[in-house]
Amino acid sequence: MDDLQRNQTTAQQAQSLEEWEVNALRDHELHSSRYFQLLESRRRLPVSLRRQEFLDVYHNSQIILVSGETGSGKTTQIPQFVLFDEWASGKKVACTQPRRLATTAVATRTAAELDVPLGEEVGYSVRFEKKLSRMTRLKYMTDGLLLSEASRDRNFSAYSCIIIDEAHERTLNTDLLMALLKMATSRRSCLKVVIMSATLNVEKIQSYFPGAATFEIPGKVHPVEIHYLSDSTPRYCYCAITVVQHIHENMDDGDILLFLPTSGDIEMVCSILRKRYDEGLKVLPLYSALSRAKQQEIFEDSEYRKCIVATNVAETSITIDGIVYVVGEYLHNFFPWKVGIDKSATDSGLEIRPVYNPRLRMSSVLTCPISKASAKQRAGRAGRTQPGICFRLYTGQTHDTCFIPSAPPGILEGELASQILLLKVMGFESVGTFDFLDPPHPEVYLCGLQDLCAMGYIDDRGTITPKGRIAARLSVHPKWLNAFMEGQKNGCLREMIDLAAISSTQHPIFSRPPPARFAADIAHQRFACPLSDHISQLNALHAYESAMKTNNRLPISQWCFDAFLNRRALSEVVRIRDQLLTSLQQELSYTKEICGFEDAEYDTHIRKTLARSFFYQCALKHPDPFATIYKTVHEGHTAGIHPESALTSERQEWIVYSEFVSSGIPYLQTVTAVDPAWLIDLDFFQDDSLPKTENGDFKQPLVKKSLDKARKKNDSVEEDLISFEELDLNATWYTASNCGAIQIMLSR
Ligand SMILES: Nc1ncnc2c1ncn2[C@@H]1O[C@H](COP(=O)(O)OP(=O)(O)OP(=O)(O)O)[C@@H](O)[C@H]1O
Repeated sequence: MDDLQRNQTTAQQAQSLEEWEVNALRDHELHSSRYFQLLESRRRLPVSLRRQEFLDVYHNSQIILVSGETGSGKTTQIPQFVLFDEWASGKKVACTQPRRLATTAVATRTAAELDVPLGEEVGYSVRFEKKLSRMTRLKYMTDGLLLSEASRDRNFSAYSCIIIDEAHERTLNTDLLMALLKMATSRRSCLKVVIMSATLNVEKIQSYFPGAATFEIPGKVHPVEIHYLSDSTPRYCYCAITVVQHIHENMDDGDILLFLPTSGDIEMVCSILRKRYDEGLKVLPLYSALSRAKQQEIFEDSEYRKCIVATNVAETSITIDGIVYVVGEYLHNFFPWKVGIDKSATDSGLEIRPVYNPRLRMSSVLTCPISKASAKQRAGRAGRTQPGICFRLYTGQTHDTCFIPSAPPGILEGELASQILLLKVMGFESVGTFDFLDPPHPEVYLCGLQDLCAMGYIDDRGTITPKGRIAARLSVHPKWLNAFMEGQKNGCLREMIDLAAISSTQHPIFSRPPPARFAADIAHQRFACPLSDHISQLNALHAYESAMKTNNRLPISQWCFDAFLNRRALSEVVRIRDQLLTSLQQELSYTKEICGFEDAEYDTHIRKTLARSFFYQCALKHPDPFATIYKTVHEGHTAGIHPESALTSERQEWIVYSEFVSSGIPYLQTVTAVDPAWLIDLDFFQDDSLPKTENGDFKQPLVKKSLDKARKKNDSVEEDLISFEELDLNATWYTASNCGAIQIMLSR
C-alpha cells in the first residue's frame, strides 16, 4: 500500500471516529456545536489518522510504548481510543501525569472533546482535589495518587488499562508504578499498560518490559522554527526581556511563553515587562506556588497579546491556545554548588534539581543545565494550534554538547525511606532486589533501612513492625507517626499534626520574595520563637487561622500579603491537617488531646516531643562560645544553623533539625533547641549505640560528655527528689523522662 492509499484509508477510518463515542456516551443529536468543532480539529491530529493501527497493536500486546511528536495527540486521544475499546469491560482507564496543573488541564480538554461534564465519564484526581463520580470511566490522575491506590490493590483491579504519560520525566512515582505494573501484568493478563512520551528512551524501556510493542506516531501538527543565540550570555533575564520586546514590537500576532528557572526571576521579569508595556501586553506569571485561580488565568482569552512567564510547570502536556512564540533560557553560569536556598527555588523547576546525598543524609538543590528532552518539550508548547517559533537563549553548540539527553531519574536522586516502607507494606520483603528500571545505589537503600530501623518501623531483620504498617498508611512522611504518638503522650498531638502538614506542603509558608527579603524578615519576627523554628511555624499557622475566623474587614489574601505568608501553602496545610485528623481518628482511633496555649509548659511539651521523635536528627554545638557550628550526633557532620532560623542569635547547645541542606555551605534547617536530658533514656544515646572509632573511643567525645552532664543533672534531681518524697509530694510524677519539668519545679 503506498502512502497516498494509506492516508486515504486511515482518513476514511477516522470519519467514523465519533461513532464509538455516540454509541458509548450519548445520543448524537444531543452533541453541542463545540463538540463538532473540536471533532474536526481532533480528526486532523497525526494520532487520529493512526487510530486503527494503534488499536491493532493494542489488541495484540499487553504493554505498548507510544512515542510521537509533541502535540500529536497522545495525551488527549490515546486515552479516548482505549476508553471506547475497553468500554464493554466496565472497568476504568487511568492516565497518569507528573504534575497537577497538566492533570486538570488535560482532563478538562478531554471532557470538552467528548462533550461530557467534567467529573462524569471523564474526571481527574490530584492531591486534595478531584472531580470524579460513579460514572467516571476515564480518570486523569497524578502518578502519586495512582501509587497510593496501588498500595491498597497491587493488581490495579479497578482498571482495564493504565496509561503512564510523560514517562521520560522518570519521577520516583513513575518508576515505582512501572515496576508494580510489570508484576501486575504478569498476574492479570487482561490488564494493559501504555507508556507514552514525545521523548521516550524506547530501547531502555523495552529492555525493561521484554516483549512490549512499540507504536510511533509520525508527523507534526504544525512546524516550529528553532533559533539559537550566536553567542552565549550569562544575563538570561535581560536577554529574555529583550527577546520578548523584539517579538512584541516587530513580529506577527501570537502569544508568548517564556521559561525562567525560579519564581523570583519570574516575578522580576513580569514586573519589568508590566512597567514597560502597561497596555498591549498581558503579562502572566506561572509557577507552582501560585493559587489555582491565578494559574488558570493563563488559559483565559485576552484582548491583548499574552506573555506567560513560567517555570517547568508549563513544560509538558499542557496546550495553551494561541502560543506562537516560546522563549527558553539556560543558566549559563551555573556551578554545581550554587543553590536556591529557599524552598520555593527548589520547586520552581527548570534547572533546579533536588539531590540527596545518603552518606551525609543531606539534601541539596543544584542548579543544573536542562536536558535535550526538556528543550524539546518546551519548544513543543508552540506549534500546537498554529505554526510556532522557539527562541533558545543559548547557542546550538551548547545544546549539542552541554545538554544531557534526558534528566536523571528521580529514583537516583532522592531519599527512599518512605518508598521502602511502602514496598514492605505491600509485601515485598527484600526491597534491595526489587526490579527497578534503574536500581538506586545500595547505600541509599542501606540508609533508608537504617532510618526505618531507628524509627522502629522495621526490626533488626528488616521485617515491617505493626507501627511501620500504620506509618506507611499516613498521607505524610512516615517519620511523623512517632511524633504523633509522642505528641499524644505529651498533650500536643494536634501541634504535631500541624507540623506534619506544614512539612508536607510543596512550598514554605513563610514567603520571602527576592526584592523584599528584608521586609519579609521583619514581618516574620512577630511569629518568631527564639527556641524553635517549629513553634514559629505553628505561630504563623495559628495566626492565619484566627485571621480567617475573625470577621475583620481585611481580606485574608491581603492579611497574608502584609504578613509575608504564602496563602496557598497555608490553605494546603489546613487541608492536609484536616485530612490527617480524619484519618488518624478513623484508622488509629486517636483522640484529640490538645495542650492549650495558656499552659506554661506549652512550648516545652512541643520541644520535648520533637526531641524524642526526631532524636536521630539532633546536633550538638561546638564548645567554643564564639563558634556557630554544630555537629550532627549520628553522622558527625558539621553544619551551621540556617540563616533564616530564629535561633541564630540565641545559640543553644543541643538542637533537633528537620533538614540537612546545602546551599554551598551545609545548613541545619528548621531547628528546635532541646534539652539532652529529654534524650538520655533512649537506646540511641546509650554508650553502646554511640558511634565509636576502631580503638573503642567515642567518635564524638563531646556528645558523650554532654550526655554524661545531662545524666549527672538528672541524678542530682533524683537526690533532691528524696527530700520532696519526704515532704510527701506525689513523687511518681517525677521521672527521668520529664526532668525538664522537674528542673522548673525545683527552681520555683
Ligand atoms: N486546551 C487546548 N486548546 C486548544 N487545543 C488543544 C488543547 N488541548 C489540546 N489541544 C490540541 O490537541 C493537540 C494534542 O494535544 P495532546 O496534549 O494530546 O498532545 P501530546 O501528543 O500529548 O503532546 P505532548 O507530548 O506535548 O504532551 C494539540 O496539539 C492541540 O492542537
